[in-house]
Amino acid sequence: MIGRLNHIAIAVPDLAAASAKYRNLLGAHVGQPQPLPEHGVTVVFIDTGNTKVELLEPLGDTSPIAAFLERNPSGGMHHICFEVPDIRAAAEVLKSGGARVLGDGSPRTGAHGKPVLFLHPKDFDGTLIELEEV
Ligand SMILES: C[C@@H](C(=O)O)C(=O)SCCNC(=O)CCNC(=O)[C@H](O)C(C)(C)COP(=O)(O)OP(=O)(O)OC[C@H]1O[C@@H](n2cnc3c(N)ncnc32)[C@H](O)[C@@H]1OP(=O)(O)O
Ligand SMILES: [Co+2]
Repeated sequence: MIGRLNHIAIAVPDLAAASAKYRNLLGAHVGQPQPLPEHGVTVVFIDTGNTKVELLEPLGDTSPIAAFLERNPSGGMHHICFEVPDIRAAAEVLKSGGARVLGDGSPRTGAHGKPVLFLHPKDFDGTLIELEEV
């Protein structure tokens, strides 16, 4: 079911500062900031060739990562995203296996314009998993 690792996401308190570190210290190719109000975050992607790093900071008052950053004020690993060929079929398999699909359970459009879903971190050993249909 899950395929390639599409991205590893790091929640950061200051996206511009984090982007500058990756660009200037790590010599990474950092993409342009993408405000995603429907997700409550602004993101940038760093393409490493074998996968991507998504840096994200809260956007708006109801960001789903606000509590995470309160718990981890200097930031931290936030989620990992796996690719799946059929996200609705994947969601059915996961739900029948007892995993919680977050939100209303329907896929939403993610940063790459593809359908995405999130699985509760408590069901996957303390790791928030995102699925992206590719
Ligand atoms: C743009 C898109 C894309 O790539 O295309 C994105 O990635 S958007 C990326 C931003 N969107 C999302 O993350 C959407 C999915 N996330 C959510 O719905 C939320 O963040 C939750 C996963 C429900 C957590 O929300 P919140 O922290 O407010 O809930 P909570 O305080 O009740 O936390 C419940 C328990 O989960 C833990 N917890 C929370 N976030 C966690 C994380 N990222 N990794 C591991 N554990 C986590 C808390 O420590 C707590 O554990 P204890 O009970 O032990 O204290
Ligand atoms: Co993501």
